[in-house]
Amino acid sequence: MANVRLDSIRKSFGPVDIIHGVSLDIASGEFVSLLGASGCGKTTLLRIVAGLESVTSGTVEIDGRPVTPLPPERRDIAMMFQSYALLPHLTVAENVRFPLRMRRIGSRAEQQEKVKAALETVQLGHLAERRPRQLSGGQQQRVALARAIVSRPKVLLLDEPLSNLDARLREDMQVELIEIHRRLGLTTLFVTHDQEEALSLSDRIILLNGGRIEQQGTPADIYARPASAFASSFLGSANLVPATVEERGGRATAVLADGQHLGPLPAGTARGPVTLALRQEDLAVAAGGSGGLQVRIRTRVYLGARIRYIAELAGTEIRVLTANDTVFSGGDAVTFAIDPERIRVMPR
Ligand SMILES: Nc1ncnc2c1ncn2[C@@H]1O[C@H](COP(=O)(O)OP(=O)(O)OP(=O)(O)O)[C@@H](O)[C@H]1O
Repeated sequence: MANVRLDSIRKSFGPVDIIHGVSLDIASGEFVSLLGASGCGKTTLLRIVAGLESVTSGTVEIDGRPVTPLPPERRDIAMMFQSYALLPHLTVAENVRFPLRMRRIGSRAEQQEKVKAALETVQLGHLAERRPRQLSGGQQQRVALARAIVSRPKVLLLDEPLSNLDARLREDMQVELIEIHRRLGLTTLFVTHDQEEALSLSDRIILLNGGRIEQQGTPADIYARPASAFASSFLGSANLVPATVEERGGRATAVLADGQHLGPLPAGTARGPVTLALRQEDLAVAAGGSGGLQVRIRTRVYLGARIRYIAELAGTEIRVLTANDTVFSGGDAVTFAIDPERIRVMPR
């Protein structure tokens, strides 16, 4: 186990700046996710930690040791990618043993012990003699994970390792990753564009936007208190609705473009033009149809356990997530209520 420190990392590809001075500390044993949209630089940062990519400026330290110019094999890290490329002519056990052989770690008997332990960790001990093509996609993914952890690296780097799996397998592997991380306590840096995956797996989330850190914090923190309109819309898929905060009866009230108002907002909310972040799951059908926001339904999307409505609120398209027993259809006017405490108000 080791801590990882990035200090003022910048990276350009030719004339294009991709990473604009990223500094971050990952504690020993911590599970940290780099979360962000496609192209924001997640993979580039991970490859910089791995030593697969050089930096334009800045430093990387692993366990207090500067490693910036060192090649990957001298960093004591292991990496697992979305495409996990097992060697087809080797058995599962031989695939997992491969990095130990390449790096001449231990005797043959010691290597076999380690392989056995790694395969048991991912619950594949019984398939050690199979070839990769005789395994399902999920099993192959686990072999790749066993191969990544077999040498007990100081740092484990995972680049969207679950994105090739179907939804059900993906959930199983998420649980497995959490348990393996708890058992081995490996310092882990995990790249994903999937907010739910980041929220469920991480001790801490680093939200990246255009090669910069937008916000970082625990999942609960970052979900409950997104610091910007970008963070709000990325985490929890909030609706962003323009409004103006005015004084009404001595209280801060948000007035929407069509004159509807919401409030009172918490005391201390700044007056003036704002963006309101209203989470899809925080809008509830108002009992008796009064005292809420008038919304015009456009489309109903059945999701099984829930229903998503695409709707219009004061000229802005919004999404609302309800239980699966609502029955609105296109054109309906519906009143939704929201707890003012759950509204994020951001100056515009
Ligand atoms: N070797 C390279 N040469 C030139 N540009 C590159 C290179 N590698 C990455 N880029 C560019 O850097 C930017 C960031 O890429 P990166 O792969 O880090 O993003 P990402 O956040 O991981 O996205 P994704 O989720 O799509 O993989 C992109 O605009 C990409 O086109």
